[in-house]
Amino acid sequence: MGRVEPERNSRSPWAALYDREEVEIHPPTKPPDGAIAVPGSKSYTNRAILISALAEGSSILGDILRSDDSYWCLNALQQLGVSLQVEGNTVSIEGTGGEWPNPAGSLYIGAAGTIARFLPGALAAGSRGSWLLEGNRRLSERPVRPLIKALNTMGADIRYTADIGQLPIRIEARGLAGGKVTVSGAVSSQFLSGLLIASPYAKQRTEIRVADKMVQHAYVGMTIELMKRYGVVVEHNEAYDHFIIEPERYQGQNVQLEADASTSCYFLAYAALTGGHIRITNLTAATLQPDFGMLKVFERMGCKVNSDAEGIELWGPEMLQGGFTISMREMSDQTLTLAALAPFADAPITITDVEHIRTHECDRISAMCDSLTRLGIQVEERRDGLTVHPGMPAAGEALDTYDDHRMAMSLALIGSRVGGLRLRDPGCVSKTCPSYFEDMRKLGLQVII
Ligand SMILES: O=C(O)C1=C[C@@H](OP(=O)(O)O)[C@@H](O)[C@H](O)C1
Ligand SMILES: C=C(OP(=O)(O)O)C(=O)O
Repeated sequence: MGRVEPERNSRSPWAALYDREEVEIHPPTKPPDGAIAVPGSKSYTNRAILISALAEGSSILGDILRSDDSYWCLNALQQLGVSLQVEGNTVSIEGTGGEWPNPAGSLYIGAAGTIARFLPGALAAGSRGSWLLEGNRRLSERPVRPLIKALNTMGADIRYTADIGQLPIRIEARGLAGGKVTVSGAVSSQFLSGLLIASPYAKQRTEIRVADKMVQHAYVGMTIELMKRYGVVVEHNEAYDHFIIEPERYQGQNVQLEADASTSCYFLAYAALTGGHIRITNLTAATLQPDFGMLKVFERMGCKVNSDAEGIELWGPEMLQGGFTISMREMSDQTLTLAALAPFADAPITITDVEHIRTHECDRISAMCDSLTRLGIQVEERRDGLTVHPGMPAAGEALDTYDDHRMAMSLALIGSRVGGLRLRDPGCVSKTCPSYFEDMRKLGLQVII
């Protein structure tokens, strides 16, 4: 893969390290033994913000994530005329009942896949308005076609203004009829979540079928759980491929959001790599977030994990265990974390079933294979995954982070074992965790910015 120039105008006022060219990382002087309260869940934050804006009545959301993705979500709603107030990590939102006060304009949503997939249906469901929805360069390459096709089948009027199947799109609000609709989930579960969030605002009952084998089912469970918190019940089968939603209105709520399980895993992985101990003080096994499943993978690699009523913690082993093949299809955001741990295991690790992550913030399979190869690690790249062989990475030239927060956060973990690891554009972590390098520094990782 060629070098990816960061698109810094998609960073928000909530971003950190905005114009820092590089970060240099060195291992901690002793194994970490610490605790951290991890920032809020991106997935719950953006779902809750949007559902609160659609709701009747007001909502207060506590412990939101303050990052680029949530900033662009709030900003888009403000452009739409939604009245909202942010104070620290709390946001108050006056619901619109589904009619957007500002009926025209351009909405810029940075690099946020969740907004690209959740907002079109919520806009199309209103009875008036015409908006252009635009994202950054990478978001404009990421797929939206199955979602737009399904929404147009439900009576929406959404058109591509540049390339077919991609942002930007023009949305003419004229209401959603409802009815029977089929959607693909093979490249993203977010298409289905976006349809589900909008469906209660259709004029008639909506019946959704998933046409193929969906990825990351748990995110759909999170969507349904949150819709229920706001008073809308989704009927569905156990396989999550058939859903019925009756016309209904969300009712404003006060919701305390969970910590981000995906972000938590980087801190746990840091303990796993260094033989240290890290406790996450604000996430428990009660979460529906799929990346909590990484705890089992850490255990399989020889870590000791404990989960109690308040938090989770991990103790790293003397030597990480490899020698297994694992499907990461249902928690694929953790593919990169596992790939960064893998060189330090005692035998190769093969990750399968994640072809869809080639359409995430970058082609993640190719980017990780390229980065590990540059560090002197033997890897085999396959269409749907990779194999990483044991080896000691050698820090050399600064590594690209591909304008991808998870590439940066995962590669940084390698610096907990390898002195002088340099990463370009550390600020890209701001998509979901602007405080990442500062948090890691507090836990003993030597970070030179
Ligand atoms: O619904 C969500 O909040 C998400 C769904 C997943 O995306 P895909 O289903 O597109 O892989 C996940 O990777 C992303 O970080 C968040
Ligand atoms: C795939 C991701 O994000 P998005 O919400 O943009 O799809 C991610 O955070 O790893």
